[in-house]
Amino acid sequence: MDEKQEIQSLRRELEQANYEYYVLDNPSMSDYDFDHKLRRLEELEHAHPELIVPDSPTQRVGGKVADGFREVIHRVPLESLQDVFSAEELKEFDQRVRDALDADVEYDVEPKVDGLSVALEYENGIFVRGATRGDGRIGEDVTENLKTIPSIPLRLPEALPSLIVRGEVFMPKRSFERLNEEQELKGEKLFANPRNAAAGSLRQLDPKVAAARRLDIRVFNIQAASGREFQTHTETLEYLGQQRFKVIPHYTCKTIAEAAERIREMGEGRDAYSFDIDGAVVKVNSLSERNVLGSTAKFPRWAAAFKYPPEQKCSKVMDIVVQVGRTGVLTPKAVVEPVRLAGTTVTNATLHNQDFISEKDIRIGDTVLIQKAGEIIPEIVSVQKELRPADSTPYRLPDHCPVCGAPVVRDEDGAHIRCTGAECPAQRLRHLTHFASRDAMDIEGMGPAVVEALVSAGLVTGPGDLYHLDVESVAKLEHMGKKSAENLISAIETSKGNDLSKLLFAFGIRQVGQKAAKVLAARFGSLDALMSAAEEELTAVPDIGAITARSLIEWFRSPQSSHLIETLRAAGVNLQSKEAPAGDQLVGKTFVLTGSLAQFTRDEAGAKIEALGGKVSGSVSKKTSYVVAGEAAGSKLRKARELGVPVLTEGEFLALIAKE
Ligand SMILES: NC(=O)c1ccc[n+]([C@@H]2O[C@H](COP(=O)([O-])OP(=O)(O)OC[C@H]3O[C@@H](n4cnc5c(N)ncnc54)[C@H](O)[C@@H]3O)[C@@H](O)[C@H]2O)c1
Ligand SMILES: [Zn+2]
Repeated sequence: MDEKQEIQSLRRELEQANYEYYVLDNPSMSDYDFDHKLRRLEELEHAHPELIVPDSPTQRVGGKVADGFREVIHRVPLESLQDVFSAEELKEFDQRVRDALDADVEYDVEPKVDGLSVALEYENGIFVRGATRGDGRIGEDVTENLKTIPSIPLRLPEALPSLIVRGEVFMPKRSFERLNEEQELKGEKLFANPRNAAAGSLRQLDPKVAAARRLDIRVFNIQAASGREFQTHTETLEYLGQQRFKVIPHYTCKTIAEAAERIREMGEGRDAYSFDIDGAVVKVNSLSERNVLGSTAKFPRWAAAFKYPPEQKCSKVMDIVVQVGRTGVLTPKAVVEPVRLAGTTVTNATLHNQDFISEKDIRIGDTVLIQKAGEIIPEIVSVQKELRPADSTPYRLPDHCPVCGAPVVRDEDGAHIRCTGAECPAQRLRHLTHFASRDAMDIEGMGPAVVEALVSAGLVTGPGDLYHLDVESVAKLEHMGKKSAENLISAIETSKGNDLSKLLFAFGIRQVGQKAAKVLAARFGSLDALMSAAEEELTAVPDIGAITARSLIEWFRSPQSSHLIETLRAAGVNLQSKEAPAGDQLVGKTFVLTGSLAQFTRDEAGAKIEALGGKVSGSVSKKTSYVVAGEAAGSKLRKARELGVPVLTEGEFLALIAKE
């Protein structure tokens, strides 16, 4: 990749990451990676200024105002911070500051709270407005949500005409863990980290939701104050404390070496804070010196954010457990000896899939290095092979589903391994929802919520049970009532009469979509005929290839499928096709057409053959069943004679297809 391409690819990646982070509050890239990629892009653009475009991710900070929020123009911009990633870069920052001021400098060091920045506006001591940072100039009005945060004072002891305070809203680690536990129980999406949970909560349109999320704040700056003068940053923080704000912990340091030491200590002690930190902020303490230093277009020259690398720790893999998700995918997880990592106790790490395990050769008993970056579940970075027990063996995912025992298959196009059980309890909800869906059995009123209610009430474990439901027990379900229960039961009853093609699609057999279900039902006429069809008979059907045929055969062979079919049969569900059963006398036969026919065009003749289950090929081989020779047949006829392939005249062909 040349540098121009690298620039483009970085821009694409960063744009996407920005969107996921700021708009969806659901990042897929770790902050550490993001910061490094952005830094790389800056360097490349610096080397090729002609390639800078106004919409490059380097040309902006922060997010957009989401729909549904009023915009707030910040009277004093909420600036970002320059990043430093090492002690070396920290010294360079100090050098730049001292060169510009031509003096020694006192610094203030604070933890960098990993939350989201807000501006709080007070008029005559009353909280009047609060806004998110947005892009630094324009933010979102989240006043009502901010009022639900108990640590934000609504009235200050001293009523200055105007005061704007900047702080970081966060979700305390404990609240975050509780929130995710609740989300999991409710079957809802987990938040990736406290920062995104806080952003998602503060940007709720309904303040009640925000209130339930137990957010907190630490303030770290006075943006503007009328009626008060301050000399140093430390003074402002002390003033804010007197005004009953929760103030960021802060330390004054006489030299950058002292600051570096503080930063190191802070990183090591990060567990003790109630909030996540992703770094430490170093700020010039004197406000007049800050004025001299000023700002670039994006950040102040008087401050820097030292970003800690993602925390890594060693632990031991005690076991590897396999969970089966709703879609039947087997996901392996390492159970590790508990370690404290980035503020939480880690007891397991994601292993993604077999490829990931094999590539890193992760085994039970291994000592592994674990890292927690942006994601909820920590990841194994590497294995310490020298500590591996002598008797360990490579780990392979089971070839049977740990929940239902059915064989597993690997997705054609990916690393996922999936359970094939037609009645697998892990996949119950999805199987039932699909079974009832419009293109399948078309049971009106049986959407995912109803399926879930039926299953959790223990009324249904699989499609067969649907046909034994009664109005009384269904009516007892939440949000149901007698009328809707009656409607549901009658819709289920009606579905018994569906054509075989709908049932076949409803089974959710891999590779068997709606179209394949239709042709199969029409061709074989009944489920029993289809079940006893051999592979060649299946592949002889137009549009059915070898993979589909094998998938069907395997599915029918499975005991869970037979059980499902028998329960449906016993319940009186129709297993026949209503399409006029097509003749099948040509199944497994291949035809080659040559010369011109009197009664049809070659395409018409071909359609006839396919309608009867035969196949048409363009060239003659030993496998050809018949060559149909019309007027002026040439080389194909000769070839047929050479190979001893039967040759039919048009009359003989007509007789063959007319046969019952
Ligand atoms: N993972 C992703 O996909 C993704 C995408 C976009 C952005 N991000 C992350 O979002 C962040 C966006 O960067 P940014 O421009 O907000 O800068 P930043 O987060 O690197 O630093 C500036 C912010 O630090 C905060 N802060 C916390 N404690 C502070 C303190 N004591 N003093 C001063 N400020 C303090 C302020 O809110 C300020 O806005 C980065 O950390 C980046 O990694 C991640
Ligand atoms: Zn299973």
